[in-house]
Amino acid sequence: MNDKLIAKNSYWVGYVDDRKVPFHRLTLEKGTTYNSYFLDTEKPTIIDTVDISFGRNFVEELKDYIELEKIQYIVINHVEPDHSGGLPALINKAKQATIVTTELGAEELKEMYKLHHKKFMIIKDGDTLDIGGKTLKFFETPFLHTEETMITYSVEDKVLYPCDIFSTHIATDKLFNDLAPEDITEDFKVYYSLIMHPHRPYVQDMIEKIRKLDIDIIAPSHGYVLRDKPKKYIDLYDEMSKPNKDKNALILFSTMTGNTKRISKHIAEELELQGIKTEMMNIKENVDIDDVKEKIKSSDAIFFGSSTRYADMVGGIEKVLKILKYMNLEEKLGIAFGSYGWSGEAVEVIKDYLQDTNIKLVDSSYVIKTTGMDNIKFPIRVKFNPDKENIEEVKASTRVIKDMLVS
Ligand SMILES: Cc1cc2nc3c(=O)[nH]c(=O)nc-3n(C[C@H](O)[C@H](O)[C@H](O)COP(=O)(O)O)c2cc1C
Repeated sequence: MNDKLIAKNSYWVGYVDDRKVPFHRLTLEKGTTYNSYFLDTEKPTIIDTVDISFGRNFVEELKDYIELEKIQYIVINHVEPDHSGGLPALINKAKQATIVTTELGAEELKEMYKLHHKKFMIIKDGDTLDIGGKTLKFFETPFLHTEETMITYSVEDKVLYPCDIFSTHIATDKLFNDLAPEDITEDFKVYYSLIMHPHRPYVQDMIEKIRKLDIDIIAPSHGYVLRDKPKKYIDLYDEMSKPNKDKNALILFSTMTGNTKRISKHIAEELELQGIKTEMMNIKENVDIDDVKEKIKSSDAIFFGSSTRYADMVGGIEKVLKILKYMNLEEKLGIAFGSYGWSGEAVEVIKDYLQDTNIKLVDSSYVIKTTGMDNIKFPIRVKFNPDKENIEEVKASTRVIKDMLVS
């Protein structure tokens, strides 16, 4: 038991998975661990659990540490089943326990494991919980790496339990980073790029919150507990998630009555607000193609907009779209948008043109695959003149582009 002690009365009670683990369209060649922690205080508390496949095993092993009925709190920092998967088996035995999580976390757990009748404590950013001998402080860390996520800080021990954040995928029973047989920095960085980097603006928000804490140990949910130089790992996240400035956007649009121009203005405003230099061009029939070509070459994100007129595009935008497949647009983002009345074919045709080039076409599928967000709409389609709600949606979509640009 003592070799699992990570701080006073705080034990690692996780599971070492030394298979080649399938995970997020990858195979984790070095396996992984699912780190759960038991805080043996007056109100015994579990922080996160293990993968759903090992839930029963987890509960059995936990009996060596505590009579399960005595557990008072189960903190779920992150709902994904590789961390919350032991919850159904655990809560079945720990009958009086309260599940401590964010509002969205509670909603998702109830649905996922049919826990509607269980006790929940909803956490807001900065809330604390006295577990009798230790104080836990919670911070919401949305999108690290899914929307409901939070992290837990044990105040007296100076231990941060950040779940997926600061993890590494390595199966190890050595527990601490200073006992690792080789330097883990590369594995740590690979994990960051795969799981956290798509959400880097949120990484910066998280760092701002934890910089104020005095942290001796970082106890994440995969891989080693970082007791040797924890600050080094925070600095690495900081460095890797810093915005890359000096990006340009170009908005090319064709319009009949100005509605698509209005959408363009909202996109431009939002991009400028986020520090991205943006140019708007109304593409008429007599467009100077060479001029547009040069502008495309020097832009990092290009928005192509048109309203729909008799199921087709308007103005000169098609002339621009036709030259794209002869250009190298490999590192650029392409976004289709436009106003329409009832069917909006123009936006779809723009999308078809972009698909025929090597530009990174930002559609809903691309956004889900790169960020995990399923509530952001691409292409940007607005019925007639954009109203307040449309403007908000346009701005939310634009912010996603900004996040992609500042990588
Ligand atoms: C002559 C004409 C034809 C139109 N045809 C279509 C159409 O086929 N499908 C559609 O969704 N909207 C159609 N619309 C609606 C426009 O796309 C809509 O009014 C849009 O807001 C115009 O945007 P704009 O001001 O940027 O041109 C048509 C409008 C006009 C005036």
